[in-house]
Amino acid sequence: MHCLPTAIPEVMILEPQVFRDARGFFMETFHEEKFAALGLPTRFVQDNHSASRRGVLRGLHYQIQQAQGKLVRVISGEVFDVAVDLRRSSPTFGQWVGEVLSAENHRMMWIPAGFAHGFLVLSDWAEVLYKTTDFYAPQWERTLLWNDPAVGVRWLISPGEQPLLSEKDQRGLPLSQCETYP
Ligand SMILES: Cc1cn([C@H]2C[C@H](O)[C@@H](COP(=O)(O)OP(=O)(O)O[C@H]3O[C@@H](C)C(=O)[C@@H](O)[C@H]3O)O2)c(=O)[nH]c1=O
Repeated sequence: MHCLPTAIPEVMILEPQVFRDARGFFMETFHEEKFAALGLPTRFVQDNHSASRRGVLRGLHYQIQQAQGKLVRVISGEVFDVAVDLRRSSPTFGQWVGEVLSAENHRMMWIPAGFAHGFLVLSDWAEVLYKTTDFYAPQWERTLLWNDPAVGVRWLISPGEQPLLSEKDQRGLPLSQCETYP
């Protein structure tokens, strides 16, 4: 498992070693001892799987209590995966990182608790799997507005193109009105 830093030190890109042969490939996507050696959490309590069509944007989501660390990967298609730092005491508060995760590049993004998370689907269809360090708690769930200019995520979207959002995500709040972490 290679660990690549991002512009926000606590957010990491993980590249599993992929063993290819005539049958296809094999890779480890979670290994307790290797994760511990990399300083990553080893206790995950929920596995999630979502599928979305091209242009769908989910996010930017976070839970203000029961904050979830997320280990995200793509098993079909391609997404632009984004994390926004919502920790007020952090030198990178309000900053974002984005990375293309795809079934081809096998990359995973580790997003610690304290971040909002979302993704835009770049392929006709994409299936995203992610492990979380705490349970889904809808009463604590919040949505940071995907296109808040104060955050300025450069989504890989053509000018004039509108992503497909849930009603909840259309009602996301700008950072200035969001509850954030200490
Ligand atoms: C996230 C989640 C949703 N649900 C249900 C609630 C709802 O009826 C349905 C769809 O929920 P949502 O519209 O919130 O799904 P979605 O927009 O895919 O939400 C997810 O977005 C990505 C970006 C994340 O980071 C996740 O943590 C999660 O917030 O699934 C669960 O039962 N458990 C869960 O853990």
